[in-house]
Amino acid sequence: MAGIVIGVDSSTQSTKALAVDTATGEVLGEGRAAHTVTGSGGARESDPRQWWQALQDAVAGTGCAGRAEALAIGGQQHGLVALDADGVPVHPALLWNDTRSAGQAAALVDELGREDWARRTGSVPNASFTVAKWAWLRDHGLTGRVAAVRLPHEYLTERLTGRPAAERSDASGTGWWGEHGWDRGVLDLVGLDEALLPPLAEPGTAAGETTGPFGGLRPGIPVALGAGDNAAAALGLGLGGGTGAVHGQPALSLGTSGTVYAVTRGRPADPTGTVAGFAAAHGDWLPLACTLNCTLAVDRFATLLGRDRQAVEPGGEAVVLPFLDGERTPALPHAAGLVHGLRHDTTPGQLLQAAYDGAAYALLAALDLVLAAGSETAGDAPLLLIGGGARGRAWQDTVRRLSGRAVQVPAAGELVALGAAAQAAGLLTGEHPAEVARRWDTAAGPVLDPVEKDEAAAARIAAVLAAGAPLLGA
Ligand SMILES: Nc1ncnc2c1ncn2[C@@H]1O[C@H](COP(=O)(O)OP(=O)(O)O)[C@@H](O)[C@H]1O
Ligand SMILES: O=C(CO)[C@@H](O)[C@H](O)COP(=O)(O)O
Repeated sequence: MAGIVIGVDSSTQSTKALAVDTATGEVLGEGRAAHTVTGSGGARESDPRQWWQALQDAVAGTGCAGRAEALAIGGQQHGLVALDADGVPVHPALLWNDTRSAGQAAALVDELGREDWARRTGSVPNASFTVAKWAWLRDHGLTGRVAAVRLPHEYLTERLTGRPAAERSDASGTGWWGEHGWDRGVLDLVGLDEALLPPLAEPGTAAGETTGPFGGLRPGIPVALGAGDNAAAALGLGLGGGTGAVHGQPALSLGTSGTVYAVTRGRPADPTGTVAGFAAAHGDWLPLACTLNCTLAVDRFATLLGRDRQAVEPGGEAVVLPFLDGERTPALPHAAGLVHGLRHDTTPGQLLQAAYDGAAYALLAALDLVLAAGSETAGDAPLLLIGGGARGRAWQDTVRRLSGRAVQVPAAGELVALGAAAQAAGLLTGEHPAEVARRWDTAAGPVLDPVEKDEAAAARIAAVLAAGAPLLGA
């Protein structure tokens, strides 16, 4: 079973590619290329052609492209790639954290009602969902020349294979996918012709084969369907079905977005909208809550305070709600950051700690809702901590203190790319990708013991959130 597969994470800030030994899971090479995100106020856009170049650069950077036998891509969710008849973007992609579509999301929720959205699509759409972004493009007269609508990883996979293909994990973040396929009622509601969407493919099948020597890949190697980045990370952690299946163990990802999720057999349908009812990539479900302000917001506070990001100090009563980009959880798309409770003796290190607390609080508050939505918990299994922020001691300590849970930090750094690699390997071996990741032991890493939960800090944040509602645009 020897051979090499490549897994790609095309995320908000960069593309990362790993070349992985199919038999052992050893990472043989790594490539990376940065993305540019433009926009101020609520706007967040990227040119999809830049992702395509970054994909080729990152794949070439692994040093193993010519020996790869299969490849798959995990991509940032929700983004709207609108292409003309020649496959050229008619507009930069509207990203998951672009909040200009908040008004369209609210109008769509009013039209069908929260219960109906949750029942049909598993989720109540917010500004992140593709359906709200399409409505925003429509309302701004920008849909006229659109001949194809793609999600970020669909766009990239299609450029590799020349064939359009959609899959359930990322489709479930559009707002126009239901358990049994595209929801024609929702498509009619927003005036989107189903012919503009790629056909849905069955999990475990190939999207196609490479049609050129992209980034040094051999033409003709199979390309797996790919997945939304959170679903890919779940595969990369070995969460989900197959032999030795793992269901209900929570994971928390600290990156541009903060996410908390579990793979469950129960289909989530939360009418409050806090938990998105995503599909996992190969069957199962992925109840998930997501924040817009995570590592970038905390890093911004560190910069404002002139401190290293790890230079936190305990104590004090300051509360920071770091909603620099507006916020999705809680649903405050028009909010700005809020600092409360400053005293003469508040130190910069305490203020920085308060920013970490404010960013982690909403995710941890949503954790129980996530598990309840999927009707599954894996006993007292540790909380898996991943994403760039998981490398930071201050993040690890904050999550332990505000959750009161044991936390496991996988030694493997790039779980999305590893999950994509496991999917590519599964295409070759016939295994479930989560089973491949378990065989590779990708989640292995130190388990940090639980510490007493800091109920006082959580109560302070909850009180400021409630009292600050008018300032936060609630
Ligand atoms: N040691 C660290 N401590 C805290 N944050 C870190 C550390 N290393 C990286 N990061 C943060 O991780 C983020 C990138 O995480 P990543 O999961 O790669 O993001 P994304 O996939 O959303 O592009 C950066 O915003 C950076 O601030
Ligand atoms: O919107 C969501 C999930 O619903 C985000 O998690 C995006 O998928 C972006 O991911 P990163 O770039 O932060 O990894």
